[in-house]
Amino acid sequence: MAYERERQLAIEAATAAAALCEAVRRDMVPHAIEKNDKSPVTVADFGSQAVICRALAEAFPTDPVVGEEDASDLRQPAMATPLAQVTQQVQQVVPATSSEQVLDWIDHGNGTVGQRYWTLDPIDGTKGFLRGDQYAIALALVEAGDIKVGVLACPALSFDGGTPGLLFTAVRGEGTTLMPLPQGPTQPLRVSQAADRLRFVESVEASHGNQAQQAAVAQAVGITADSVRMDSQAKYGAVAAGHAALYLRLPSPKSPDYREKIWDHAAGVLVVEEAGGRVTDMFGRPLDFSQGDRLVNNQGVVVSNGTIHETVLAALKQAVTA
Ligand SMILES: Nc1ncnc2c1ncn2[C@@H]1O[C@H](COP(=O)(O)OS(=O)(=O)O)[C@@H](OP(=O)(O)O)[C@H]1O
Ligand SMILES: [Mg+2]
Ligand SMILES: [Mg+2]
Ligand SMILES: [Mg+2]
Repeated sequence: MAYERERQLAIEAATAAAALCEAVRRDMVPHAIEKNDKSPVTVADFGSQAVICRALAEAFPTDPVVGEEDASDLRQPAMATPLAQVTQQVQQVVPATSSEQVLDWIDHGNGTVGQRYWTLDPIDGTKGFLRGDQYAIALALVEAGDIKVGVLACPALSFDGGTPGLLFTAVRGEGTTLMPLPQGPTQPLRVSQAADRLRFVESVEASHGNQAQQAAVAQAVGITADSVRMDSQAKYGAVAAGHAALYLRLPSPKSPDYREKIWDHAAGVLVVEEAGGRVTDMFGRPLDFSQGDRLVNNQGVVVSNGTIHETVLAALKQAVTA
């Protein structure tokens, strides 16, 4: 199988990070640390990035990692308490680790986009994580702008009342699989074409999309049910598993020039594509992962079961020009 070492390593690292995140949520009631852009980060985001970057640095030392977080704030003297908490959490995975080592592992995620790189969102949906809702650990390998491996760990996700904790894995050309976390039987995953599964998913945070426009487009393609609102790339998982036919993320009127970050999408895109679905921007263009840490050549994201994609894009064109 192609990319077997990369796939295995990504699964192991994301599974360890998922356990760390769940331990933080269970044991210490995480609170938000505010970043410069006013968005939240927690002890678990830092711990997850440290654990995954350590694994990548050991197994693939020459591969750059483009991660969401960096350790510059944590290095400030005022952050001694959260740093000690992060170190304590990482020690559950890697015993006897020092705080210095943890900081260096986090900063291993300061790599830049090149011919081959990994991109990591240690907790996607931090607001969902803090609320007790959905979040995902998202890791992807990209070569020449093409996503080759994508792993999404969703510790709080379940379908049809199952036990929470699902891991999605995709390798380009080899399909998508679903596995319970932390381990269990693996099953192949396909998107659904069934008409009764015609649901759509969108973000919980209204400011991450355009909910009025999203509702209008969904209605135009015959989706009558209310949207399912879900944090993080778990939304890609819902489409890949056939629990939704569509995920819409249209530019928010509050931030029309926002360009999506690569780590918010790379793993999810491959998980959906390899399950038989389709992902483009709102104009039907493929997402371009070759330009840097943002999708500068794209606006909005449309994720579907494939069958309804062209109809959605046509409805979207109408909605935008109306
Ligand atoms: N204005 C705007 N538009 C679109 N996206 C934005 C915007 N601002 C932030 N972000 C990114 O949204 C990431 C979380 O997206 P979600 O779809 O999970 O949103 S939500 O959790 O339902 O609120 C979130 O990822 P995390 O920071 O990893 O949680 C952000 O990178
Ligand atoms: Mg964030
Ligand atoms: Mg994110
Ligand atoms: Mg994040």
